[in-house]
Amino acid sequence: MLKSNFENYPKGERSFRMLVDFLGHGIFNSDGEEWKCQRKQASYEFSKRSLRNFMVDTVQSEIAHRLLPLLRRAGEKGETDTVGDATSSNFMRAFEEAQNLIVGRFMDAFEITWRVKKLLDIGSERRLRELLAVVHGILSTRPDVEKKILEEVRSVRIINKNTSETFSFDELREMHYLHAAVTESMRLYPPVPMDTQSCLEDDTMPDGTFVGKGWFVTYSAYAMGRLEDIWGRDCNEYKPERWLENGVFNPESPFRFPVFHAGPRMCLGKEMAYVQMKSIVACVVERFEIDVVGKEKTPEHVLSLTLRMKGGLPIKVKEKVKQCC
Ligand code: HEM
Repeated sequence: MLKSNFENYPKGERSFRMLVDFLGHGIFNSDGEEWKCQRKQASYEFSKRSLRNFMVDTVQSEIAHRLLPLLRRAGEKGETDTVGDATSSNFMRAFEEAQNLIVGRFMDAFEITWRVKKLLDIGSERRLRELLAVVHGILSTRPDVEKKILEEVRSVRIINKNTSETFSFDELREMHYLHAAVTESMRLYPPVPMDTQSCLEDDTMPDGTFVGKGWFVTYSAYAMGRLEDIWGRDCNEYKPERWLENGVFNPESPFRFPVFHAGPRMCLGKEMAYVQMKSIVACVVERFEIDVVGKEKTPEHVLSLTLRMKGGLPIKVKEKVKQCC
């Protein structure tokens, strides 16, 4: 579906109509020539060194000037803060509710239902329209993992004689354990938990499953991340080590680990996403003790176009005492 018979599984007209007022005609919501043209342009832009540098500079600046001061203030106040709370800004609130309503469209048995609601501007469709007007914005509870990340971050800092608050692109690349820890988090909690394509012509999957013309075909990265056949008997355990071979990160095929999708439409921002995630974890873990409030319970999930924690993750932050060298 994602590679050998890619042409037979576009996003499709029906999916396009459901998403167009949210995503427009952009790369995420187009097929055929319209997609090819945007993909070519974007691939070129994404591979440019200037974009990579811009990204690293932006991430470093955001961490040094916004994130770390914010955590420092939270630490001084000693109050509970919530990360990943979608209700914390107008943009996030609107984005959250809009994607839930879009998922509602996929669930309607008859396309006509949501189209009529939209035409009459009533119910969930009215709410979606209002929200779209507004939209157009890891920390594990495993001290052993945190300790290993910290050791790696400190050793990279020492080897590179880095005295700044953040890390360079090349320094982040040296952090294999952190890369494994972040990847393992996404195996169990993929940010895009499901992905749907449409079937153009009748087809039969390699395992003999029939797929009819016009059907939606959805794969679940969430379910695949927990399959014993792929990950073994410890598939439900959080184990960064499964990604390491002699201390070096060993990637899995994207067709077995489709967190960034696979095939010709694979995510273009994967490398940038890792820069952001690794920079944030490295800088935060180095300077702060993070205590997850209520860690006995796994946070409730919100399954939508993206996977999130219901109400965010309440944490208490304490700045570590600076180590003298
Ligand atoms: C952890 C973070 C991320 C995850 C898990 C992720 C995952 C995905 C997935 C599953 C798709 C396929 C979606 C679809 O079928 O429509 C995708 C597509 C894409 N992603 Fe990401 N992504 C992440 C971050 C980023 C970032 C930071 C950027 C840009 C800076 C980005 C740019 C793109 C683009 C342009 C596409 C469209 C590719 C195409 O349709 O040809 N992503 N991503």
